[in-house]
Amino acid sequence: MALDTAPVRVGILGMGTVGQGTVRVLQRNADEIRRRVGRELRICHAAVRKPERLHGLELDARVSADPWAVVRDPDIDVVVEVMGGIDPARALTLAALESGKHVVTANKALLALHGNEIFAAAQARGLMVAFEAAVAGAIPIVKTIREGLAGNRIQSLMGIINGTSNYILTQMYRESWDFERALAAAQELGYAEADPSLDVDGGDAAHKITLMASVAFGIPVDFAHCHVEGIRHLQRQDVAFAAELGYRIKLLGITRRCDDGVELRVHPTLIPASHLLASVEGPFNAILVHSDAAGQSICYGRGAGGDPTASAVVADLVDVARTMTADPSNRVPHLAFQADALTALPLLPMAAVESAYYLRIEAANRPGVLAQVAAVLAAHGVSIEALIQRERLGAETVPIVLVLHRCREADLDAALVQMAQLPVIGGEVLRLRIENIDQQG
Ligand SMILES: NC(=O)c1ccc[n+]([C@@H]2O[C@H](COP(=O)([O-])OP(=O)(O)OC[C@H]3O[C@@H](n4cnc5c(N)ncnc54)[C@H](O)[C@@H]3O)[C@@H](O)[C@H]2O)c1
Ligand SMILES: N[C@@H](CCO)C(=O)O
Ligand code: NA
Repeated sequence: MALDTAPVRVGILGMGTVGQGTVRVLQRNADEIRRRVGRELRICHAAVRKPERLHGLELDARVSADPWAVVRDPDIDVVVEVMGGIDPARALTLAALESGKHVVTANKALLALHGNEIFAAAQARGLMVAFEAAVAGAIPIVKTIREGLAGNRIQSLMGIINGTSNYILTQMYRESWDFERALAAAQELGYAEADPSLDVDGGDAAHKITLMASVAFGIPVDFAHCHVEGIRHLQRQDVAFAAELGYRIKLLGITRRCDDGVELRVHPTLIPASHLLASVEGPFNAILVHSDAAGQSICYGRGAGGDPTASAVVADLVDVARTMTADPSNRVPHLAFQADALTALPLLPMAAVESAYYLRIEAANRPGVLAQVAAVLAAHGVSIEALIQRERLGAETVPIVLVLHRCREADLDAALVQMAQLPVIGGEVLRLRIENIDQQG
């Protein structure tokens, strides 16, 4: 059978950080890509809202201000959606599929919220929705889980999957920057979402771990049951206390298969300073996968930025180009498992999670406080492993930092409610979870 050598006609929606990166990578590596695919990947039509922001990018394509013009263009084979947001991205994606076009997307928010609908629409028409760029930027983690580890029963995934938060935590630790300064720099560097609260409040990492859980365990996409906490409430003193105790604080996405369901959660987490994940800094991402046959694997790389994300967009375009003529039932399934073989395992509430904990308690600066705190914890079966209590002469309150042994979150919740009623507790009690990674699957 003669191979199709006609160019693959690409339409692109959005020409911001990732869109421009995609154009640059396709242009720079055109020869290399053609040698790999056997045909050219040609951007034929682009939706560009603000052409004045293209910074000299040469775009040899039809340009429309309206993204619908691209989606409705009959001479387009694949639509790349890199404009972000839910509306109109959802309608545009569904319309592209409706008109027989494959879709490559970097939009994790869209897939985490509407993935079931979008994958079903693609499946019904024998089309592909490729989303490597949506999860951990350049790192080929979707491909790794879906294909490279396809022989395994995956037990857990744990990852630093938001470049912006990791950059902020790194700058707080290394340079003693405050939160606002580090966030402004992350935005300037093109790491942050258009709405950076998605980064710092954990939503973006939650979108990504939700998608990874589906690909790892063959479960429908269920963002609504993901527990989400961000890094906004962390202070430089927490980063310093954690370091003193032998830990680093990272915003982790965690999903784990348990006897009675699946844990799915995002929160700032103390991890041992000696673990490989602790040395993942700046905008870099890393995902630790525990699986039965391969054991532990770590994927590491750039999780954000124009060219790194474009690397994944273009790899997906290559995949689509290679398999667009293949029988759809023989392609790699969107969520790694056959669509009719997904299992809706229960997603567990946080109260059922077991963890070790870091507590920072602002308490009255007077004798006997620690004994009262310890008594409340003991009454709920929670025991203390380590503590730091600093003298602050003349201060009304002092921070008490405790490291707690593993316990059920429900027990700690109950202890914290009782602790808040102690007159000696002056303000917030910060609770962070600790993962002693090497001991767990
Ligand atoms: N920046 C990153 O590092 C990164 C990494 C992975 C995934 N993503 C995802 O990629 C997508 C794009 O992110 P980005 O950083 O390039 O954002 P961006 O804000 O830099 O670019 C988005 C572009 O889309 C354009 N746009 C938005 N709505 C439009 C419309 N209705 N019509 C025409 N153009 C429109 C905007 O004008 C802008 O130029 C998002 O879904 C984001 O979550 C970004
Ligand atoms: N805002 C995201 C972009 C990559 O998905 C991050 O900081 O990781
Ligand atoms: Na990726």
